[in-house]
Amino acid sequence: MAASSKMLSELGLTPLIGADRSVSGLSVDSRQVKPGHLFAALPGTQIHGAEFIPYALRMGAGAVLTDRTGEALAREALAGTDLPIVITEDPRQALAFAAALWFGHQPETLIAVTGTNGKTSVATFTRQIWQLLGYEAANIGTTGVEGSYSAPSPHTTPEPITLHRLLSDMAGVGVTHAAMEASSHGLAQRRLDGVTLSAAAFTNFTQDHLDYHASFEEYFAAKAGLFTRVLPEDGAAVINLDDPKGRELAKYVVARGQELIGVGHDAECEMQLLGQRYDATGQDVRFSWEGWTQMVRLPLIGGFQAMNVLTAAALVIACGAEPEEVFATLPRLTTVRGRMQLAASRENGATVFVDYAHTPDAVQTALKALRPHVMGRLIAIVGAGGDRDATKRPLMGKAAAENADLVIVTDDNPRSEDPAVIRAAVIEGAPGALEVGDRAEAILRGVDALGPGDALLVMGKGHESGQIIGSDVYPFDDAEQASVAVAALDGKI
Ligand SMILES: CC(=O)N[C@H]1[C@@H](OP(=O)(O)OP(=O)(O)OC[C@H]2O[C@@H](n3ccc(=O)[nH]c3=O)[C@H](O)[C@@H]2O)O[C@H](CO)[C@@H](O)[C@@H]1O[C@H](C)C(=O)N[C@@H](C)C(=O)N[C@H](CCC(=O)O)C(=O)O
Ligand SMILES: Nc1ncnc2c1ncn2[C@@H]1O[C@H](COP(=O)(O)OP(=O)(O)OP(=O)(O)O)[C@@H](O)[C@H]1O
Ligand SMILES: N[C@H](CCC[C@H](N)C(=O)O)C(=O)O
Ligand SMILES: [Mg+2]
Repeated sequence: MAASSKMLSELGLTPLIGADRSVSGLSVDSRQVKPGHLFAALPGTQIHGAEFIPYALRMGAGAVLTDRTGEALAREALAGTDLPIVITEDPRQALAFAAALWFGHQPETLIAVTGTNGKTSVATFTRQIWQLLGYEAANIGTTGVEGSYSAPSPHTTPEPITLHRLLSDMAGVGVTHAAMEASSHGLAQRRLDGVTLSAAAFTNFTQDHLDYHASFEEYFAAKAGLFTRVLPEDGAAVINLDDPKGRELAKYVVARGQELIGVGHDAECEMQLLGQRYDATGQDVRFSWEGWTQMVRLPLIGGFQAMNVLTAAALVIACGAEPEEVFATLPRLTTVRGRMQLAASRENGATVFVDYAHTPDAVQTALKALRPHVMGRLIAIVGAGGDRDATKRPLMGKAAAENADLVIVTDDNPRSEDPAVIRAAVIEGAPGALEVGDRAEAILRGVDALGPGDALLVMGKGHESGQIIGSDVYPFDDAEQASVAVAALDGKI
């Protein structure tokens, strides 16, 4: 923790019961409480954190933060002590603000990206552009913390205490620019309410996470919170106006008086995508910025990457960089790990790509995006994760069947579920698919099927380094397996 103690009032908290006093740190989990900590007893998906107040007190908690639902349990547990109880309507938000005040420092320029797909890509390109412009910059998200500062991150959007510790450490070693992913879980749980954003972006909105959010509306409302709640009124909003949900968001943005930067194909967009031409190693992109037309070469596979790159460029411009300098960096951008990444090439010229498509829309987008770069057949490897939204499985199979010439259905992190049941659900949408449960074997079979000019797209795991079976994680890397398969089949090993 940054400071050794702070008064509750210095953390923006006013006790309802008891007096203001100093606390020695913050915890959300009773098991992590240290003597003198403020224990945030949060409403959970399984249980209310207030149930753990007696445990937190045994661990030495010096104050409790909770909501109206937790109040009675808090009063009961703290009866006979002089420890303060803070009651707020939204204790997750209060915790986020308190964590920001506890750690005190953030990189000067912070942006956040939300959307169903493209968050990691946009955050990574934003960081790459900043670095190419000479700034100390990092991105925080699904692939960890990368750039001028590296660290693992178990969450796409870290929890407030972890997040603000990280932001403060980054600022402490000179990182001035950071790009974060705002997951819908993170937004719904107010994880980034304490960050001071200069700009925020919206990539797109399609099906995902209906295991966590009660409905599409609730899922969208979580994402909209980035603009309606987290981004300040003087912040800039970079929004994909090709997406109808982006247009809905744009209305909120205008109503709040935030600067709106539209990205998309329509002439009304400040950043307008005019055309793309694809070849085996990348694409040429024609676009215009506020009416000024440009052509750039992007060494990136996949039409959607142009939208991601233009969104990143708009974010960097919104944060104050010169457009001309920003556009000059674009030909030097590099593939985001595990996103349309060229993993291996066969002697016959066939290629193997690895991509993190794990939603029906992403499977369709990824396959459609690869097609114009490929002269021969397109082979798809697809699977769906266990303990995740089960309704997306047949839809992912269908998207693969509709957009590839051959589909192989395999396992992708079955977790606690029976992998055969998950595969069967995927195959419901792809009746002609080949079923190969073992992922290494599926990749070998896919690579073996590649003729001259064909391409294989291995989807679902991207940068992941393990296969989760039950509660065990077995080392597994799609790109590495693809290289091994190519070497074995081309007689190199
Ligand atoms: C589903 C989900 O997001 N859960 C988060 C949520 O936990 P919960 O509501 O389920 O908690 P709960 O088990 O009901 O417990 C309630 C409260 O009691 C506390 N507790 C619990 C047990 C105990 O002994 N003592 C104690 O104090 C818990 O810390 C919690 O605050 O609140 C907790 C505390 O804030 C989070 O740690 C937890 O994230 C878990 C670890 C998680 O895995 N989240 C994933 C799904 C997630 O956030 N993923 C997104 C990306 C998704 C994507 O795009 O694919 C991410 O940003 O990474
Ligand atoms: N702009 C886009 N439009 C549609 N699909 C995209 C777009 N960008 C990326 N994708 C697809 O989504 C996959 C995941 O991309 P990325 O990791 O950037 O998204 P994400 O939003 O960070 O995902 P996650 O929710 O897992 O954090 C990619 O591998 C690609 O298939
Ligand atoms: N961060 C997402 C991506 C999962 C990708 C896929 N490999 C899976 O395990 O479903 C999740 O945990 O739902
Ligand atoms: Mg991500």
